[in-house]
Amino acid sequence: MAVTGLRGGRTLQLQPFLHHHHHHSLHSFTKQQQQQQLNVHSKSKSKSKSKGFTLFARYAQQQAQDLSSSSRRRLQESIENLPKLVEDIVRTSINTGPRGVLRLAQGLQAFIGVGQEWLIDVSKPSNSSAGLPTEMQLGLLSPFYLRRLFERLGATYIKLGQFIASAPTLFPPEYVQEFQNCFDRAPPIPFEEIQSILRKELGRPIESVYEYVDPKPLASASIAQVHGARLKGSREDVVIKVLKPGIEDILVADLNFVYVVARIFEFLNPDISRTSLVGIVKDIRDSMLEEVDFYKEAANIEAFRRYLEATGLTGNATAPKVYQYCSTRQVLTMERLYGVPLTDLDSISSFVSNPETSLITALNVWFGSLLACESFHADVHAGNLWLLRDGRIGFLDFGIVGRISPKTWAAMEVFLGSIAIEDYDSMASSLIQMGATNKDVNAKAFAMDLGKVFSSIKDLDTEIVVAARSGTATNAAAVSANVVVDERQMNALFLDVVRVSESYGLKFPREFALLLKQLLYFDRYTRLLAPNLNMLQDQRIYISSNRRSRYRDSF
Ligand SMILES: Nc1ncnc2c1ncn2[C@@H]1O[C@H](COP(=O)(O)OP(=O)(O)OP(=O)(O)O)[C@@H](O)[C@H]1O
Repeated sequence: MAVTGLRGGRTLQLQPFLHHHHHHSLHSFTKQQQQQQLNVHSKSKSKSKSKGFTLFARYAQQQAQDLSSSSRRRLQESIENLPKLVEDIVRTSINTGPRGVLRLAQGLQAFIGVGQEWLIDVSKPSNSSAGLPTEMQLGLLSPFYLRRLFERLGATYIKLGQFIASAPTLFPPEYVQEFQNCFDRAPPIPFEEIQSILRKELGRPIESVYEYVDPKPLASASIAQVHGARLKGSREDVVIKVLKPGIEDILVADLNFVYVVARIFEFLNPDISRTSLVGIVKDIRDSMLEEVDFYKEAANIEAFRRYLEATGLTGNATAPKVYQYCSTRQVLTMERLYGVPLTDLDSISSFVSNPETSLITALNVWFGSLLACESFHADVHAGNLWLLRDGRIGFLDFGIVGRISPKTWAAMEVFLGSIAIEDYDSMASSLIQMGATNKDVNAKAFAMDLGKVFSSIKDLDTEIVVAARSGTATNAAAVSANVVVDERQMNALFLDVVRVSESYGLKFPREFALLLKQLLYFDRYTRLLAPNLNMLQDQRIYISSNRRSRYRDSF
């Protein structure tokens, strides 16, 4: 997406794309950007070869050689910041404690494992004659092996991998591409271990609570494992989500490690601090630590259920009922829902006659929750948004939620409305309202730059439409392929909007990013289920606050 003249040399803060799960979009680059990224990449590679204090010494030396006053000032700043950095690192290490050592051992194990994979691949006969293919020359740092390593290292690194996949402006394209495949699948914990966790957490025999627990897990991700079960007494079908043992220790150790690396990196590259790498790491840390407390998840689910009840929407949508008496911080027992992801076109058409109606329901329920519910579901990827057998929409997995202030939402509405009618002045003013800044923003120039972003996207749009027409986009697979392309566009569009905004000194609240991310998911569902629907303009979709204020009155 060649949007030229708008880059302003700033990199953006990418919270919009932090919380990725399975579906990621790609963003294409200008040649210049790619080159920049490759440069950054090779620079950091050469740095990583030096070790420990030589690194600092070399840095200082380099700085001293360069006599320009700005770099002298920078060096001065770095030296002043050094005690703070050391203090921070020491404090973080103490906080990590022995789990750091254990984790280091596990890390080495993962490293050796992937190293062996690499060795086996390298010694394949096909590689011996013509030398190593370029993608293998980097060894374990090449995209493929690095992804494998991240997958072995587990939760934290999988999230980081998914972050890389969604941050094309910060990482080289080969990595962004490869990390699209960074899946959150983990080998299941043996059932005996699950049983002993259940016994310990519930404080009584498993048989006294459940009539039956399926030993074969429904799902096993890096943080939790889900088993189907049936309650004793009421005989209701439930699922039990069990937090994997030791996961909190691993997260704390890993995130502290990543934090220290980010701090050092930022210290060595003061320019990087503007992208607030440390801020990003802190954000990942906070959201991940929230995800390992099922009391929080249960509270989020219940808030959502209260919202549905208060607004009379229980016939249209639901979230699994939580069984408090058999739920703890590490175990969540909830009603079992039966349905299919909103992207499963074939099954959806067998459940309902008009998928469009289901989509409109999902949109209205979600938009409605933005203000009328204490929190909104901030991870509506297809695995978490189902069409249930009874025709209702099921919302699953409330591990990540966001909260939005009425003021931010009011500005957001104006922003969304302005996209629909291509009104760049009101787009600029709504963004200025949302973004915190102490500078005076030139709204006219800002609006013009936004206009440029959108017109370059529109050019591309026509190309794609033409390409799609020439093909036979009739079956589900072809439709999905087109959706992926469209999705990349949307992602690119939002990235560009954020980038342009940041070049005017605007900083957005985390909610803004979370919201945009969800809109991208909904955009995907719209393209699949109701290609002719305009999500932001359709009369049947209530984005505007009128209706929601009515909801609120009923509380
Ligand atoms: N209430 C439920 N009814 C039926 N299936 C469920 C329910 N809750 C979870 N599952 C199944 O377990 C899977 C994982 O659950 P959940 O999304 O809550 O866990 P997670 O570890 O946060 O996964 P992810 O990161 O993929 O979203 C779901 O995709 C779904 O298949």
